[in-house]
Amino acid sequence: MTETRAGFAALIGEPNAGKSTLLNRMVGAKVSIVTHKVQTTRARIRGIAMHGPAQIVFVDTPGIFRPRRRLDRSMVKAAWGGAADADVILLLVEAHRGLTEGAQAIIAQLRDHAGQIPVALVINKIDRVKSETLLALSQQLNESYDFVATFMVSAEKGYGCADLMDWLAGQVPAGPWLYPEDQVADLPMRMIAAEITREKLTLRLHEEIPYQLTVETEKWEERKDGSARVDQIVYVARPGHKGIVLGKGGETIKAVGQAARAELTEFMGRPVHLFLQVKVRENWLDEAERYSEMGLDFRDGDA
Ligand SMILES: Nc1nc2c(ncn2[C@@H]2O[C@H](COP(=O)(O)OP(=O)(O)OP(=O)(O)O)[C@@H](O)[C@H]2O)c(=O)[nH]1
Repeated sequence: MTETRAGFAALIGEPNAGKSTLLNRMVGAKVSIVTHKVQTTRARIRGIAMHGPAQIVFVDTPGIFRPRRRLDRSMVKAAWGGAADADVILLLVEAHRGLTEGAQAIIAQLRDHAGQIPVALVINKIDRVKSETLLALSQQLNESYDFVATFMVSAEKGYGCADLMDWLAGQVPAGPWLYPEDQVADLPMRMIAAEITREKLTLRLHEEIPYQLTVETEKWEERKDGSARVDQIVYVARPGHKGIVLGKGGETIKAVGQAARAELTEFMGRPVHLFLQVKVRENWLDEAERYSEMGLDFRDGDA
């Protein structure tokens, strides 16, 4: 019998680098939301990929940036917390943006946090650049940090992802699997459901508002007929935002609810009845409870 292997891989990169897309591609199930807006990933969502005898547990960390608010500081701390527990770290850089200031800042922080953990460079979105640009970028990045390996991928198109998986499977240590094979994500369903609704709100609302709201699943009720009733609250930070989220005659929230319900039903493979309520909670950005709902530690945000 082949020996099993298992371990953690942390994805680190600037917001929008494509971490969620890469995670979804490798895990093969939609566990982390993808939108065009930056900083959509708040919780430390894990996806699990099976690759031959190896099980790779991905930690999809929030984008790392310069923190200002308490929430931002919590996110940065959570990102590095995920990396420090990992067997391997993948640094994602966007091919068309190159060695940005943000990427340089992450590399500088890697020197302090990675310790003995091997870090591989993953240049993503190679579908957007020419090969000459790519080689020059790879060289430049490898001069700035001692990466154990370099991969050039397109998470969206799937290029290079199989090679990366082969490599990861060899990197995780020999040992028993950490999760049952058929389990794709250890993120509680309540949180996935909240993320799905937040994604739909993000797609419908513009500019600042998506960053100033949060969604929580209040109640999850299994029904005898196999369906589930899910009650969620959308917390907004300002009274003025409530009307915007509701829309004229409630049409925005209704459309959001319909889209979220359809996706949740597809994800679960059974009917879901979704009920949304919008509440103003001016201080939600500073409340500890809201943080644990997102899988973050409130204290990490202390300056
Ligand atoms: N052209 C191209 N676009 C990509 C690729 N991978 C991801 N994208 C796009 O880049 C955007 C950001 O991708 P995400 O996966 O949400 O990025 P992320 O790093 O998880 O972002 P945060 O959650 O904000 O940290 C989305 O619009 C993706 O469709 C790729 O290989 N090629």
